[in-house]
Amino acid sequence: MGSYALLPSNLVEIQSSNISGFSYCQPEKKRLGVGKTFCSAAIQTSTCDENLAIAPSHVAEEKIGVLLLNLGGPETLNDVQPFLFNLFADPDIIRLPMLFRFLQRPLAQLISKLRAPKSKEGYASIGGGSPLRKITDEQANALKLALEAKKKNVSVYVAMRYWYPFTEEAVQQIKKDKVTRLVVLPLYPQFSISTTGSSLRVLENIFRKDAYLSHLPIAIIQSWYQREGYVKSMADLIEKELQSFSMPDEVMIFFSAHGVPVSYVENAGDPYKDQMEDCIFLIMRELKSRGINNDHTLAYQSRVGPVQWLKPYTDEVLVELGEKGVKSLLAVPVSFVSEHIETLEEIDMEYKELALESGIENWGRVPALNCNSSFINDLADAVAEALPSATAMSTSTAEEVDNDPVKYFIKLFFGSLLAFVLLLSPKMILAFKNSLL
Ligand SMILES: C=CC1=C(C)c2cc3[nH]c(cc4nc(cc5[nH]c(cc1n2)c(C)c5CCC(=O)O)C(CCC(=O)O)=C4C)c(C)c3C=C
Ligand SMILES: [Fe+2]
Repeated sequence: MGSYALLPSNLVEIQSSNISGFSYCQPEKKRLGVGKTFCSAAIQTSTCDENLAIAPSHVAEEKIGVLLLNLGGPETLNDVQPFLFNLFADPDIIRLPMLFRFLQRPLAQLISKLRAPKSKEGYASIGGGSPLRKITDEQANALKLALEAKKKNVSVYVAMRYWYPFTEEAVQQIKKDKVTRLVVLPLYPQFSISTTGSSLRVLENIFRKDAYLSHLPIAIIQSWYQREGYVKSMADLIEKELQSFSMPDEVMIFFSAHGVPVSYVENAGDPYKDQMEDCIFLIMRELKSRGINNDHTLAYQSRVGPVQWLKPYTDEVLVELGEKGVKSLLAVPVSFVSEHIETLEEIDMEYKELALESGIENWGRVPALNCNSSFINDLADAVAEALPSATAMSTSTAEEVDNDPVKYFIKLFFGSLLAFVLLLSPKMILAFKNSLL
């Protein structure tokens, strides 16, 4: 791990994790109070080899980059199916057992084709595409300006996981610009294997194979929901929106987070649910400190497919609250910081209609943070604080990895196994499809 000596003393205690292959830090599950969590990427420091001659840390002029990680979204209705293909082809989104990984792409083809009509309807109703790229670009510009105001001259890059600009493009640009130190900032406040974890896995694969990148000092801010600036910005938005109700004290604050399958949390150790609950605790504590003591609840939205997702489900809770006589409700999207299809269509249209049908009379929704200035300013602080802990990923070059005899035999073994499994594939594919449809 990198050194934390220069970091503020109110850090959440950290422990090492390796969900994506990069190693970075996870806040410990127990609550330790509001703090700031970040840490550097993995991290054996360099021994001398010929690559150090081109290692970025040895370049005289410092060039700092900030890489924003985000999901990406289809910009037109024609993009929807290929976007969905990219999403479902991600082994961090559909987690098949190793033996069935060869089915990932055919399965992604099938599911994306089946899902596309419903998804297209949703995107059509919000103007024919996702606003994510535009908003993320605006956030990138705002962050650059906020860092300039702190006397930090940086280039900010956007890396989307499932649509343009893809991670590979952003990384190519970073290389072209000869960046010498990089802070990686996922635009997800809470960590999930399916979001930040997936993007970090892609990054790690790119970095591992490239001599320049594997020697580039980087710091990864793996989750930041616990930062005071974020918590206060969310509380500001909620406090302001409550004032639009005629009886603000009577309003139920309804946090709605994007769900993940239960197996992520229970079998794969995804910290997402714990972090989400902690996040809500911190926001409510901040509101209480301002004398706002409304009831609140947390539910999970946007489930896809036949598996169990985190409960309670947003749609079911809305109906229950209506039945219980709740009359005023303020929806707070909490897992994402831009407006997107799940705020603009799912919450503003579907859930609003369901809530009103269920007896809730007064409905409100907190806007996404987007380019909110105190939020962007806090992200800029997070970047500035993370910079000193930037450390290079590894010392070994792509060739060294390829020449490693142990890795070579592991590859050979799994390659043979895969070839064997492929011989049986028509039967297996059929059985698997039947179980999913
Ligand atoms: C923290 C945020 C998110 C988590 C966790 C997450 C997990 C997750 N998502 C899917 C499936 C889909 N997600 C889709 C869109 C989408 N997802 C997020 C965020 C998280 N996803 C965002 C911001 C967006 C919207 C992008 C946009 O275009 O505005 C979609 C496509 C839309 C649709 O058809 O509903 C799918 C599908 C899974 C399976 C998953 C966890 C395993
Ligand atoms: Fe999603």
